Amino acid sequence: MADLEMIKRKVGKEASQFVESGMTIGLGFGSTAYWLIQALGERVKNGEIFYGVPTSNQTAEWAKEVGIHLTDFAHVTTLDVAIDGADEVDENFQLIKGGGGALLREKIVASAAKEFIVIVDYTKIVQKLGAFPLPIEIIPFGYERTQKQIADLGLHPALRKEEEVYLTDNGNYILDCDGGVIENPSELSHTLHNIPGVVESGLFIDMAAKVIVGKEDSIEILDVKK
Ligand SMILES: O=C[C@H](O)[C@H](O)[C@H](O)COP(=O)(O)O
Repeated sequence: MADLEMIKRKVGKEASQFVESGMTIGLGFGSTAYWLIQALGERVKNGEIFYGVPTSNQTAEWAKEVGIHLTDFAHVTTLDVAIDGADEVDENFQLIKGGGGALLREKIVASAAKEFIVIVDYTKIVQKLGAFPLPIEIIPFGYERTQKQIADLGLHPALRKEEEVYLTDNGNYILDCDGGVIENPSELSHTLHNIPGVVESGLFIDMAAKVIVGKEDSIEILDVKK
């Protein structure tokens, strides 16, 4: 297994220590969250029970495969904990998420949790956000105008495409915005929310309670002071 993948695996396992049998967990998406789900799956084999609210269709598949019971907001309104990866974490623990396109459900799930734990490898730690293009989920209707309004902010939005235009699990589009360093993430988050057609941005402001960082030969657990 490549080194970085090994680090992600260790971080996923480390995060699983914050989960107790019987808890309802917000299950993130991405290559790091995958390892959390695998670690919980090992405990399911030993008789522990977990209830998960998945943040993507793929997460739901992974969780089912390892025996985590899936639940949803029709049955729970508060989650014991949510654990998810991130694309960037800055010095104030603000995040960019959404590289995998799941940012909207991830934000809903994280905000429903008593504690939101972020799991990353050391390559995600930055002083200021912005080297990773900021994903913004937008409604397909009128997207050209929404994109123009975001371009007017100097954010250089590019419509995410695979073979076709990329669609989120919610049937929306993603703009990946390569606007360079984000000096004031909180202000930008507010500005974006005021644009009609923007559903959500990948800026997660003041949401993380803990950040678990995997390094070459150690793991650091950072408690975010509120
Ligand atoms: O939409 C995707 C999510 O925000 C992921 O948590 C994020 O992209 C980090 O993923 P990974 O752990 O694969 O780097």
